[in-house]
Amino acid sequence: ILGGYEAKPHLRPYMASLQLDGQHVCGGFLIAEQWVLSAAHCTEEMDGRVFQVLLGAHSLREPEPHKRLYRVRAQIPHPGSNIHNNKDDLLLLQLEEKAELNAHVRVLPWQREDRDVAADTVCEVAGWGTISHSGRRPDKLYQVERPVISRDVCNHRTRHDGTITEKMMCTDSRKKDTCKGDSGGPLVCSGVAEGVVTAGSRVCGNYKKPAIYTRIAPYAAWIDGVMAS
Ligand SMILES: NCc1cccc(NC(=O)c2cccc3[nH]c(C(N)=O)cc23)c1
Repeated sequence: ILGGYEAKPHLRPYMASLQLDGQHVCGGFLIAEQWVLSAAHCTEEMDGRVFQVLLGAHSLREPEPHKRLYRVRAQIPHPGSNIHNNKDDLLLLQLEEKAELNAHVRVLPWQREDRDVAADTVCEVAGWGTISHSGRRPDKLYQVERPVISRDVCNHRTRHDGTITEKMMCTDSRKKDTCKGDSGGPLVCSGVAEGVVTAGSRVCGNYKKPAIYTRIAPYAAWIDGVMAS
């Protein structure tokens, strides 16, 4: 998260850190007791390893009472996701067991109505992604508020030039933005997850490359289907 600030501990008890060999790789969030939603691109550098999912954390390193690392039983990328574009950039992770829910570990409601969030709506995004252009990685969860920008503005020739589909949304990226390691985290508008952070053009903090999110509502049937299987 660039241009943000340290989150209040455990006010986002749905946040997950997807880890490989004890290292934070991507964000994610709890959508059901045994299911975490993240981004398919996060699986690109796994070389056959599987994620572990850290829940209940504020600090990645320090011992905390409700912090717990869960093994992953299954990792299911959306069938339409691929490494060449941002389409269908969603990943469902089934935990080995149901997460123990408490004040620090909670499910986040997600949007099922397929309607665009109005431009200028201020939403919030959190993550353990890099907090400086030099790539400094935080130990604590950071967050930032960002206004939604319309698809037309985001698709302008000088921005993402027509690549933003109706299953994506954008927020302004001037100074305050998502960055490396924030992928997979939720864009939360009025307490509901509307989008999932995708790396897009990988650029951070440049107003000419707004942040891109996969909208969740268009994928409700897929998510329900996988969780029911
Ligand atoms: N503001 C939009 C946004 C949202 C989330 C992530 C990112 N930026 C990256 O993820 C990124 C950035 C730089 C080098 C990188 N190398 C790799 C990689 N997987 O090798 C990713 C990156 C950007």
